[in-house]
Parts: sequence; C-alpha cells; structure tokens
Amino acid sequence: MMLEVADLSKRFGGVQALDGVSMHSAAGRVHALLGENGAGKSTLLKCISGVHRPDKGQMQLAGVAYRPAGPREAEATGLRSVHQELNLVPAFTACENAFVGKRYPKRFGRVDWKTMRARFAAVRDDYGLDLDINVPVGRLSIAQCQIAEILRALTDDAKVLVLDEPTASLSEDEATSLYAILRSLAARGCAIVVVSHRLDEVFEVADDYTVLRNGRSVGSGLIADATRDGIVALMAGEEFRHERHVATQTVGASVLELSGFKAGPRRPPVDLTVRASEIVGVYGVVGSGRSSLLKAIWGAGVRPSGTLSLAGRTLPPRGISHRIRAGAAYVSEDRRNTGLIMHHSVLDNAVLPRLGLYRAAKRLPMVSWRKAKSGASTILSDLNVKYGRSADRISTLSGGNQQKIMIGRWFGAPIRLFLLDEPTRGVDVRSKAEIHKLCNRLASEGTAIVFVTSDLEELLMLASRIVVMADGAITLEAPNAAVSRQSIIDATVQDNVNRSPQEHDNR
Ligand SMILES: Nc1ncnc2c1ncn2[C@@H]1O[C@H](COP(=O)(O)OP(=O)(O)OP(=O)(O)O)[C@@H](O)[C@H]1O
Repeated sequence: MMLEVADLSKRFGGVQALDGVSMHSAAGRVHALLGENGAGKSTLLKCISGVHRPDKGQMQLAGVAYRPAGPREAEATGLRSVHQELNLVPAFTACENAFVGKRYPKRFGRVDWKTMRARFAAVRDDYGLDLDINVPVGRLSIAQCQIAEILRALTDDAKVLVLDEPTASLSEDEATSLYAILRSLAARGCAIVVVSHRLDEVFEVADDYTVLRNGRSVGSGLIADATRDGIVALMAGEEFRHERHVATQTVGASVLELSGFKAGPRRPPVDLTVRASEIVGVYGVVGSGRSSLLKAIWGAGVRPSGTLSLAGRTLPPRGISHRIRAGAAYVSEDRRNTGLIMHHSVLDNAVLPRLGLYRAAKRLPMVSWRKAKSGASTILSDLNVKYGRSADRISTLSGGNQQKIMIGRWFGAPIRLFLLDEPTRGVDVRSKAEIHKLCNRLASEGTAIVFVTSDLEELLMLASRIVVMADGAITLEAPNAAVSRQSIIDATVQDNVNRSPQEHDNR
C-alpha cells in the first residue's frame, strides 16, 4: 500500500469530525472517498496532507510511518493536495502560484522566470490542460483557478495526490479530461485519493472506495463490485433514491426579459425570456459566459448594456438593490469570496440578506437577535444543515453545509426570480435532491428560476427549459424533453451549433 490510514480521530471543540477512520490507497489506483456533507472527508484529507494533526491513529506512506507536522513536510514526503477552498495568490499568475513555497529555478543568482514558465507550460501541455499562464489568477473563473491549483500539484512528481472535489465546478467534458489526467497519473504509479459527490464519475474513474458516515469508515471495497444504490445507502445509512423532478406546472407571465443584453463590453448580445414557474438551466464549458451572464442579470456585471426588465419594470444594467427590491435573489458560485462572510457566524450568514424580516419592531431599524436566531434555526433545520452552535464561524462548517445556507438564507420572503450559480456544488446526493425539491416547490409557487450548472445530470433532472452557452452567446435553447444529451454537449462548442438538436438521441 502506498498510503495507509488506521484508526484516525480528530475532534474540533464539540464536533468529533473523525472517529477511528481507516483507509488504504494503493499505487497506480484511484481511490474515491465518499460520504454525505459533514461526514469528515475533507478533515481526513487535511490530516493526510498535514493541514490538521490527528488526535489519534497512525498513517504510513510507502511503508514508512508518516505524521506530517505541516503541509510542507507532507509535500517533502511526496504528497500533493488540492483542497476544496482554493489557495492561490490572486495577484500571481498560475505559474507564479505553482512555485510558491517551492525552490525557484535560478540563473546567475536570480529567479529564472523563463525556465519557470517553460517548465510550467510543459506540465500544462503534457496533461492537455487549457489555461492562460500569464494572467493573474484573480482574473480567472473559479473553474480555471481549480485547473491552476491542480497544475500546481502536478509540477513535481507526486507519490500520493489527494483532491477534494476537483470537478465541482467543471463541466462534464472538463471533468472527463481531468479524470483522464488522474488515470494517467495513476498509470505512472501515483496513488490518488479523490472526494466527489458525482457518483456517475466515481463509477467511471475510481478503482476502490471508502464511505465515511458521521466520522467513521462504514464501508470500502472495489468499485467494480459496488452498485450506486448500495453506496448511497452506505452514505445515508438507509435506502434513498433521487427521483427526477422536472417541473410540469404551467408557466405564468414573463418575469425576466433580456433584449440585446450584453453581460460585458465584449460579450455578444443575449435575448432571453424567463416566465413565472419556469426552471431554466444554463449549461456550458468554463469560460462560456454562463456565470458572467447570471452576475450581470443580478446587477453586478462589468459594464453590461442592453435592456433588462424584471416583472415588467426596466432596471438599470447595474445595481443589486434594484433587483432585491424587485424580488430577485442570487446565489454566487464563489462561496468563499462573494457568497459568505467566512469570519462571521453561522447565524449572521444565515439571516444577512433578509435582516428586514427580523426587526425588533415594525418600523424600527434594529434587529431582534432573538427573532433572527429562531428564523435561522428554521432555515437550518429545513435544509438539514449540520452545525455545532449558531455562534460558530461559518468557516468551520463543511462545504456542503455552507452551500445549503447560501440558498436557504433567501427564504422567508417571496422570491420572484431566483438566480442560482452551481446551486448544488459540493452538496451530497440526498441534499441535492432536497434542493431540487425546494426549487420545484418555489417554481410551483410562481418563482422563476435560472440556474447555472456544470452537472449534466442535474441539468436534465431539474430544468424545464435548457439553455446552452458558448463564447458568451446562447447556442441552444429548448424545452428539456426536446433535446438530447449529445445535442447539449455539441452546443457547448460554437462550431457544432449548426447541427440539428435531434441529430443524436442517446438519452
Ligand atoms: N476547523 C474546524 N473547526 C470546527 N469544526 C470543523 C472544522 N473543520 C471541520 N469541522 C467539522 O467537522 C465535520 C466534518 O467536516 P468535513 O469538512 O470533514 O466534512 P466533509 O465530509 O468534507 O463534508 P462536505 O461534503 O460538505 O465537504 C463537520 O461537522 C464540520 O463542521
């Protein structure tokens, strides 16, 4: 075994995040680490990569006792990691980020930038990844940052590579190419441990699995011997099925109208109408302009232009407060920077956009924290959020639980238009089904929903109408039942859009 973990435990205050976990990962194999939100997956990866020190238990790397005092020591032993929260310096390029904390190539005593860039570009090309290495990562999308982070891990040979949800913000195609990279790394003798909530891809790429539940390892084995239902039952501790929930209710009046709307100065104009009770799913590859369009509709775009009307009123191209007053709500794809206030409490984050609901008295501009606390606890229990105390920092919650709060905090007041960017990113299968059910409930009450997703299954499962984007333009727009899986994938590339949507039908 390349990596062996035995009886590992880790406690944070009152939370037993890991409780005697064991796992083995062999060289040349991809090991999937599975479990519901808050099961302890990230904590386990952080113990392996030296971020956390376990309270109890042993680890071995390549047959030698391994107990890293920190991430540097773990790296020196041959371990590379890609965590859920990306750790990149925004002002540095992907290449400069890749060398942070490592020995720079030098020439005449000075940093040899040329060699550094060439070495980095060679790794990028070797793995067939597409990334501009001369742009500061602060200007890249989340998915491109993810690629930058993975490249950082690949710049030197690794014995073990651990990745926490590396495909969460990648589209189907990008995830497929990332997994091809993981397979080729495994073929070079690396042991790979990967966390993913996308079970379909786990079945395609992984050789072995371990399931965690409430901090304990509750099952492990060969993927070839496992079934999807069996794994889901292990994760949830009971039988569970994710039903398809495509909304069937009749749509109402138009809520959002875009006409010649440009999300930015160099973006093509977009025309789109979304009606009450409609769930429009927007799909495309990284950089196709999905998130920029959503952000621009929300009023936070960079120099947008054209006409946007919400519930019959034309709104200025920028300005979030107009949108909120008109009944819109938004969930950002970037939980850490623009979604949540990470150093504030669970309570603060859960009530922030709806503070007006928790006034001490009707016209008083003061918040009653008693009311806020009870409002928050309703939201948190409705969405089955796992947390210790509402005063804990939100950064201590697992990624999936943070995501649920980002969505739930908008409830409590009617939502006319709900804009959701990757609403179930990092969320486990059961919570995903709950969020889909919630979207359907909102739609049946008249909310118009526009969501961006990189998950083709989710798109087909939830959207009543499908929009595909490429290079900032809409390349396909049709009711869910009228498009094939292949035509959706084809439309993600501009050159393919002239083909008929019915051309392939392999759904
Ligand atoms: N630094 C921390 N301080 C306090 N509690 C923490 C900390 N890190 C994790 N926890 C708690 O440990 C538990 C396990 O969290 P972890 O992030 O490992 O879950 P996960 O399986 O990765 O979930 P997800 O799929 O949602 O990312 C959670 O209850 C979480 O709130």
